[in-house]
Amino acid sequence: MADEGLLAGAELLQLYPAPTGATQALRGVDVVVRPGRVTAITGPSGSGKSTLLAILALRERPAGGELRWRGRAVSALGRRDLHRIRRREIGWIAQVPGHCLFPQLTARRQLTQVARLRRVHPDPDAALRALDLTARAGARLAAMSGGEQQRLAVAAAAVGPPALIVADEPTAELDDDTAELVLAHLRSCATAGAGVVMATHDARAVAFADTVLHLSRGVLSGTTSQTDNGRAHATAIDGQGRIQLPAAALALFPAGQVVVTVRDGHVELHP
Ligand SMILES: Nc1ncnc2c1ncn2[C@@H]1O[C@H](COP(=O)(O)OP(=O)(O)OP(=O)(O)O)[C@@H](O)[C@H]1O
Repeated sequence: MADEGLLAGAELLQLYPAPTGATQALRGVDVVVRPGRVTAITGPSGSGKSTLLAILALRERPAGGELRWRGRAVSALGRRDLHRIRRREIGWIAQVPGHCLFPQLTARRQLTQVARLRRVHPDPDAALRALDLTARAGARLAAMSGGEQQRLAVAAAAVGPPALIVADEPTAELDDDTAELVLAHLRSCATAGAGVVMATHDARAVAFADTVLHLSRGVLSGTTSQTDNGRAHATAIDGQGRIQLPAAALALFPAGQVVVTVRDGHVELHP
């Protein structure tokens, strides 16, 4: 692989057993996660977002393709190495926050416990403050609202910060103000050098990301990146020559008809 970043997947494939054979949850997905960048994975329900996240967080092994962590093939890592990387270098924010937090610990103790596992010494109160959880520092999970649990899961995943933060719908339960706190916290982790990847349906999180990967039925249908000139959209051309336009471009063709002109090595699309 040419540009490996922190984590790189090539031709990732994932299969799940289904009554009618196997579900192909991912079909040949290429992805690179870079330090300092926030990547959003978006797509309709069932398109494979959570599956791709689980593979990127090294929680699931792909059925096919290659995944490399800091240039090393993940398939060649032993159980101890994998365990160490997951514990020390990857922050995981589950779709259901309770699945990545310790139910018996208070909010503050969650953060000190994660810091101990990662062998770092950050100020837990600063993280609680950043996510507006200071008043809940002594609360256990069962006594916290869904939105508070979600913010705590973000604070815990970000302790350090680790090299990689992987988040499944980190803003789903949140109003605009708290979603902004969460996204700002994830951005501060990226600024400190972490690679951040999140699956999301949330337009606020999509607009915030540096790179957006669009999944459709297990296939990467396009990539949108923030560039100096605005947003650039790269999309795949399928075997029949079809392309998927981003929503903003599609809106320019309300009649569903397009005139295609090839001129000087460029293709122009006109309504
Ligand atoms: N453990 C599993 N066993 C069987 N099929 C699964 C399993 N996990 C996911 N799938 C199937 O794989 C496909 C992709 O699922 P995935 O959860 O990755 O999609 P998603 O884009 O995250 O969806 P959502 O937005 O609804 O969370 C779906 O068809 C789903 O039914």
